[in-house]
Amino acid sequence: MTPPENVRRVACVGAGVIGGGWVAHFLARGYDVTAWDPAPGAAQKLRRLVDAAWPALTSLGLAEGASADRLTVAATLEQAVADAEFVQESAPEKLDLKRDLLARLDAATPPGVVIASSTSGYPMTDMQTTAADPSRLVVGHPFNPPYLIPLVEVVGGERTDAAAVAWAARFYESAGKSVITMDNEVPGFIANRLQEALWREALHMVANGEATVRDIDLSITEGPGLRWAVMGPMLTFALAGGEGGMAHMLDHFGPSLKSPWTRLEAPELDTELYDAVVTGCDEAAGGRTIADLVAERDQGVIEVLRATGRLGREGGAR
Ligand SMILES: NC(=O)C1=CN([C@@H]2O[C@H](COP(=O)(O)OP(=O)(O)OC[C@H]3O[C@@H](n4cnc5c(N)ncnc54)[C@H](O)[C@@H]3O)[C@@H](O)[C@H]2O)C=CC1
Ligand SMILES: C[N+](C)(C)CC(=O)CC(=O)[O-]
Repeated sequence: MTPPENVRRVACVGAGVIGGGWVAHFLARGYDVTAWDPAPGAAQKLRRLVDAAWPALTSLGLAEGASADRLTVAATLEQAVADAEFVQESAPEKLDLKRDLLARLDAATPPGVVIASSTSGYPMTDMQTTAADPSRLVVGHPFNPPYLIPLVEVVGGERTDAAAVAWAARFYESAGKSVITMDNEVPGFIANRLQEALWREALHMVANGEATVRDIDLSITEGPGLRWAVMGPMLTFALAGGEGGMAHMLDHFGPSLKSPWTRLEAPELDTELYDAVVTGCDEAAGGRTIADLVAERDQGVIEVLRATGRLGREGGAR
């Protein structure tokens, strides 16, 4: 196996929204990228996507030697992966298609090379059923667009070798991503499980005439979304407890978990969950006081406002 930090050649199979985004990301990080997509006109579409992303990637800073010219569009899947040191699969979210494609990729890719799927939620255990060597198949779930959003969720299936999961996590990190590695297959992984809960509630509200689509979007972009770009939902709510932090927040608002705000079942806030959340927030704070976190959050929110064009010349929010 090539050490993850030494990988130079990456294959991207499926070059739509996400596969194309991965291509742009890997090119910007200085890799040679070979792509394959069976759709007519896919090569031109991919080059348009890379061209559109390149100015943003250039302004963020390209890796040494990075060039959009280091993209090769292969005529066949087999040619795309023949010399690959890592493969990212981003084909449509259909279980049978993923199963067949991963088996085909496994047959064509040099032994020992890790193959990752961009799936948004299929457990790898369900996708690796027909591959001859399922041990190198992992999930590497990105966020749209993969060339700007850092997170990748990495998890294996029951028949994946733990070494392949660890290798993939190190590879993504060396390719400039932020990685969460999961020991167990959680349906929807972590971020999509959270997004799905929000999404389900949003659809309930639209369907019931309780909120418009605009209300839903504004409720996030002008509200919690600004904080979430700086601090996750745990530390954000720890600050809702004032100087008492998460412990006071849970004492004060914990009972509202049982209120009918959500259509989802509330978890039992037992001592174990209570302690895990409080301790987790303390650990995440890493020695920063509540006042430090408030200052950090506020500064971050101001920068997000500026970055998203919502700050006037005088510095006030529009
Ligand atoms: N769109 C999104 O926001 C996100 C999507 N994903 C995941 O990424 C994967 C791709 O999704 P999108 O890019 O959104 O879909 P898409 O529809 O934009 O692109 C899929 C591409 O796969 C190609 N394709 C069709 N059959 C194929 C085959 N047999 N082998 C290889 N390629 C084939 C299509 O021609 C198309 O270009 C899915 O697994 C999806 O769940 C993950 C994160 C976010
Ligand atoms: C809509 N989606 C489920 C495909 C979204 C994702 O999987 C991740 C993202 O980009 O939000």
